[in-house]
Amino acid sequence: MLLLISPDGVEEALDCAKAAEHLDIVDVKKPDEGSLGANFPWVIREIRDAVPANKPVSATVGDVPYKPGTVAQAALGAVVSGATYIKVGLYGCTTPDQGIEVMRAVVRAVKDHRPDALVVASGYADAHRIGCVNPLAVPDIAARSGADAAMLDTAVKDGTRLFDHVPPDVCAEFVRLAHASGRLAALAGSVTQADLGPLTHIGTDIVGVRGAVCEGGDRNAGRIQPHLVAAFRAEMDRQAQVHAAGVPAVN
Ligand SMILES: O=C[C@H](O)COP(=O)(O)O
Repeated sequence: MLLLISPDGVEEALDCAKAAEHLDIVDVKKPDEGSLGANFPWVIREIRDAVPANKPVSATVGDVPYKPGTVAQAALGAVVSGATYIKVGLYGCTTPDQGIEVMRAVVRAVKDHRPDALVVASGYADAHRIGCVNPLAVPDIAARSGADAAMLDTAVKDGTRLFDHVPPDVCAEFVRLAHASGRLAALAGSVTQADLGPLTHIGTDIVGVRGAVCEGGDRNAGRIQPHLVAAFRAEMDRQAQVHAAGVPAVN
């Protein structure tokens, strides 16, 4: 399982760089613009320059509306700025067909510029609170649009977690559906170390984290702490060993 960490700007990205050996992907977002809020192109560029070259930079394109043209241009901006994982939050898409239309436009815009960039279609575990597409529709949206990964995050950061909205057995189905069409499965949403057992057990490819590696577990007031990134990774490694040894997951 890969560890994706989301700093909110250049300063925190430098803290991520100090913990670079413990993480796999640095994810640029602007949390004050939403769960998958998009940051500025120059911030993506600065963060790309600040983190080691062997660590991919991801960028969120936003909690996007159902506007394929607008979103495709934003996605191109992210990849031109140096991101090689392009994450799109399908906030304004109320049907799978709308999600597919948006993601097809994004895939074309991104891959025309950089064929090796990975496109991530993200839904929301708490979709019922915002009226967007059902979480279990996202793997099919990713598959039918040619995106590389299906993801879930939470839209409302109020302390509720991924598993509060989509329990582990449903997340397992999400992962199974993504894998069935050859996509990666990424899961996030106030994930804590306690969630790593089930996430490992169900075969999650990427876990996305912010709050759990911030001071005091506070994704807004706290700052990312390199020692918390190291501790999170240590627990991931421990769970990977437990899983490899065939011990059932305990939540
Ligand atoms: O993509 C990952 C998100 O930034 C997760 O943030 P969070 O762990 O604070 O919910």
